[in-house]
This record gives sequence, structure tokens and C-alpha cells, in this order.
Amino acid sequence: MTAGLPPDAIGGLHEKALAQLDPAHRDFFEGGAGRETALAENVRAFGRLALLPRVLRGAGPPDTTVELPGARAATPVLVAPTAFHRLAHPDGERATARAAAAAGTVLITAMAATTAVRDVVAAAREVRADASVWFQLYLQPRADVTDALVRRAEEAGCTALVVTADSPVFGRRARDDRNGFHDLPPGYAAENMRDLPGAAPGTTLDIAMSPALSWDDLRRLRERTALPVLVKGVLHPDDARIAIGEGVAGLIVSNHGGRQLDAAPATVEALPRIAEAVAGRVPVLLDGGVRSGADVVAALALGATAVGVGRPVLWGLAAEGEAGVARVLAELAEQTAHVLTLCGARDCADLDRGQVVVRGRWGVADR
Ligand SMILES: Cc1cc2nc3c(=O)[nH]c(=O)nc-3n(C[C@H](O)[C@H](O)[C@H](O)COP(=O)(O)O)c2cc1C
Ligand SMILES: CCCCC(=O)C(=O)O
Repeated sequence: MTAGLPPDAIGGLHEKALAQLDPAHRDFFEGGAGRETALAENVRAFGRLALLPRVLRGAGPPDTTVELPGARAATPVLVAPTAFHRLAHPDGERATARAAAAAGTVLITAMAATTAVRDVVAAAREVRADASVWFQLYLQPRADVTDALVRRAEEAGCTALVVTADSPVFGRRARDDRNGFHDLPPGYAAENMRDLPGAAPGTTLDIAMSPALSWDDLRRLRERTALPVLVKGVLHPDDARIAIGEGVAGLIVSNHGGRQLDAAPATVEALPRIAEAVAGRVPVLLDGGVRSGADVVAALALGATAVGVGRPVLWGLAAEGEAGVARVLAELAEQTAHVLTLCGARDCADLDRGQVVVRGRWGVADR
């Protein structure tokens, strides 16, 4: 069930979450597209990496803060946007927001959240007045719908927008097909989608995905908001270059947790080429398969400024609500600081690509 996970705090919460969740919701949270190859590879690819520590550098305890567009985070571990938190726990996104704020990190709240963005930001700001919440957006084919969503995110106090670009169409997920899980159950709604242009008062619009969207739509968005815009779901270095030309504030290397293109590579394998293409011009973030501090540090060494975690947060939420999310974030933050110390790093940027090696392929044969 939890094969491959060590018996640590996060592993324990995973097990507890699996036991507690309704089976169809568990499959929605856990599952991926197609044969779930990308889903498994995200985790396995980290397992293939080893870290080469530097010694006697007099680094002292590491400073783990990171500067990001519209945010300063106490740890390089952010909460990736995931849909439908109220299916994991009745407190839903409010609980996640409170835990992320308490951890001093960024919550990227999903357009498909079961709590409206203004309530998510308010929950975070109750805990910490300067909490940073970013809004994840699927550009809508109707520009007036996109505009209304952006105004909501701005008015709520979000400090950046994250445009998910890896979903020209919804991924095909066998588990959801088997369970007939294609909609929220009665009593739950994608609250951000309520009362938008084209929807009858009080009703919610479906989130549309469209393969007709292009960089023109992204440019249009940028012209209509002062918020920094990050693009999520970039895997090709040429797209990273285009995105920078379009003035994005950051990139998120992601394969949507293996839920979209199953043939996509593991994100940590895509990262070095993206980092090379970006060459430090904007922050590069990564999500997919991050399960430990060593994974975080490997991603940082390969060029990421920070990482996002999706499923581990949902495990914490499903198992223990706000306290569970707090435990997951604290565990990852502590592990990250510990591994940075063991690697002799002063801070999250004090690492280089040469400190990451591929197990079994490094050593005598390579010298
Ligand atoms: C249940 C679930 C729902 C998700 N919903 C969204 C979403 O609404 N928007 C989005 O951009 N990404 C979504 N993602 C993808 C995550 O943002 C992130 O890319 C992925 O979960 C990272 O991989 P990890 O779960 O291995 O940490 C979702 C992922 C999961 C597992
Ligand atoms: C329209 C809901 C989007 C959820 C999502 O992105 C996912 O399940 O991966």
C-alpha cells in the first residue's frame, strides 16, 4: 500500500489517509493518467539520485528562506495547487491555508478549490497577516470568464497567478473512469466558478480546457493584471525560452503529478535542461514526486528555486486536517534544513549541479 515510503511522519499520514478516504476520492487524489507511468517515475527518478555533500565549509545553520514572485517563503517547499480539498477533510482549503501560513510558505490555491479564493486567503491571513497565497488559473476559452476569475484573485489578495498550461484537455484517468468519478458529489462545488459570466445566478460554470489556447491568451492575461504570472507545466526548454520572452515571472516544471500526459518524463529529469535554458533569468520551480528533504535538495541543486508538493499535503489533510498538513510541511521543512546542513550549504542556492549524481552510474566508470 505504501510501498517505497519510509515509516516516517509523512508515510504514517499517507497510510492513515488511505484508510480514511472514500475509495473513489482516494483514487482521485492518488491516481494518474494512463498507466500511471509518469506518476510513478516522478518518485522513482528522485530515488535514482544521490547527493554529494561538501565538507568543512563553515557554513553554519542554513538559511532556508527563498525569494519568490510576490512572496518570501521560510522554506523552499510550497503547496502545489490541488482540487477539491473538502473531499479530503470537511475543513478543506481553509485548513490547508492555515497550515501553509503557519509554516511561512506559499499556498497555491486551485481554481477548482471547494472554497472560494477570498475565504482561502482570509483563512491564511488570520494566521499570518502577510501570508502569501497564489491563485492557480486555467485560462478559459471565454476571456470574460478568465478576467472575472483574475479580478476575484486580485480582490482576495493573492500575490501571484499560476497559469496551468499542461491541460489542453483533461487527462484520462482509469481509476476515475472505473469509479465513475467525474463530478463533485452533491453538497460540494467549485466555489470560484460561481456567478461568473454565462452562469445563471448562484450556479457554477464547469472549468473548460481548450487546445486552442496559445501564448496570445497568456499575453492578454498579462496585459490585464499587475500580478506576477507564473506558468506551470513546462517540460520543454523551448517553451521555457518562449515563456521568458513573454515576460513570465517564473516557471513551474511539472507534469501535473502524472495526471495529464502519461508519456511525460519525470519532472526532476526535465529540470536541468529547463534550468539551463532559463539561466537564472526567472525562478524555476518544480513539482512532482517530492517526498523528502533529500528530494527537495536534489531539485534545488539541479536549478530549482523551490518545489511544490501536491499529494503529501492531501494525505496530511485527509488524515488529520490542519494539524496533518502542518505536520507534513514541518517534516519536509525540517528534513530540507537537515539535508542542506549535511551537504554543507549556507542556503538554498548554495548548491550546484555537480552535487547530484545518478546512483549506479557514477563513480569509477565515469572518471
Ligand atoms: C488530486 C490532485 C488534484 C490536482 N489538481 C490540480 C489543479 O486543479 N490544478 C493544477 O494546476 N494542478 C493540479 N494538480 C497537480 C499539482 O499541482 C502538482 O502538479 C502535482 O500534484 C505534484 O505532484 P505530487 O502530487 O507528486 O507532489 C493536482 C494534483 C492532484 C494529485
Ligand atoms: C477541473 C478540475 C481540475 C483538477 C485537476 O487539475 C486534476 O485533477 O489534476
